[in-house]
Amino acid sequence: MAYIEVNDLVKEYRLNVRNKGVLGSIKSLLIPEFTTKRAVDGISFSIERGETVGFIGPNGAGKSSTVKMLTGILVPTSGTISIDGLSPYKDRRRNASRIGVVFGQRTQLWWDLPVSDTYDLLKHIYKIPERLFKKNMDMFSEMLDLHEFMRQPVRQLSLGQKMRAEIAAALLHDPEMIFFDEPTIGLDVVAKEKIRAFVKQVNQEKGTTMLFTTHDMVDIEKTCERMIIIDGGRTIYDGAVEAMKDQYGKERVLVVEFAEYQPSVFLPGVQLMLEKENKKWFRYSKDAVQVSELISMLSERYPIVDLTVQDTGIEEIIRMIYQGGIPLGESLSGVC
Ligand SMILES: Nc1ncnc2c1ncn2[C@@H]1O[C@H](COP(=O)(O)OP(=O)(O)OP(=O)(O)O)[C@@H](O)[C@H]1O
Repeated sequence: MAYIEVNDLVKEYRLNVRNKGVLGSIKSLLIPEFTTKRAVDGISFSIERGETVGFIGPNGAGKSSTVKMLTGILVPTSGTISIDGLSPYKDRRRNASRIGVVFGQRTQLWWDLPVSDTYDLLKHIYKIPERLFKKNMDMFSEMLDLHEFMRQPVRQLSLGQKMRAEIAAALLHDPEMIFFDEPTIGLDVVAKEKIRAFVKQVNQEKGTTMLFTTHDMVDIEKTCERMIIIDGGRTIYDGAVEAMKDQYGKERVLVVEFAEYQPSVFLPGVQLMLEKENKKWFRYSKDAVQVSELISMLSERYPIVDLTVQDTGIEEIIRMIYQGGIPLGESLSGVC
């Protein structure tokens, strides 16, 4: 049995429908109407111990709802979750002692206390043995430069310092599993790199299982071996990050803005991915097609306003998937 097993997970929210205007509001109060929003629509996956998995999807895809169910904050409408044999919401206390959570937009640090006092409190809450506490404090202080701000109250820390303090706090009790929710949001490039390197080292040294929800694809590329992409509450890809890059890394995107709308443009060896008004996105393999030939063919046949060639880095690939430009089901082996 895998460390995490998620089967046919569903989360529905009951929404109160509010009518417009004063009369409408009174009516809503007297005769409440409800509608159901299915945020998670039958997701299944399993994660082995020590895996690093990116859990991504466009806004509103159902990521937070899924993570909240995995951490025991929300109860599923149906389906099952097992984390090392425990149900996160039924065995909430026992599960909480084995997991760590880092929210980029919220804090678990005591706002008015010095950072070191938060760690002392967590030591007591999690009953962390002195030796483990010292070992982890030494390791985290060295790698995250915690000594720079250990005695400062949390409210005085910069965003980058706070996130470093936050990650150390979440890992202090040596959790088996850690959930990162946008861990690098708002940070500069150097701070992001520091956190990614730290996370990777912790995974290698301690074998901590990690799940990331983030909109930063570099986070995924640098820290995760695997990614699960969800959209509309359903899984649309579950496979290796490298497989995704291998498949599309050789591909380029030619973006052409025509002077006027062109209903059909045929270019040999090139596939139309997207079109919006006068703009078209074409995909081609750089091994099979010479871009110089494409450009001369296009400029001979059509009046062109602008033209760019884009590499398909992971960021670009994911953007195209979200926009429906890459039909995953047809081309990727890891797809569900
Ligand atoms: N408490 C709630 N009550 C009603 N609807 C909700 C609730 N929480 C989330 N939703 C809805 O469920 C859907 C999925 O939301 P969720 O927050 O899980 O998505 P997400 O992938 O985390 O999005 P984002 O990337 O924007 O954070 C959205 O349509 C959202 O409006």
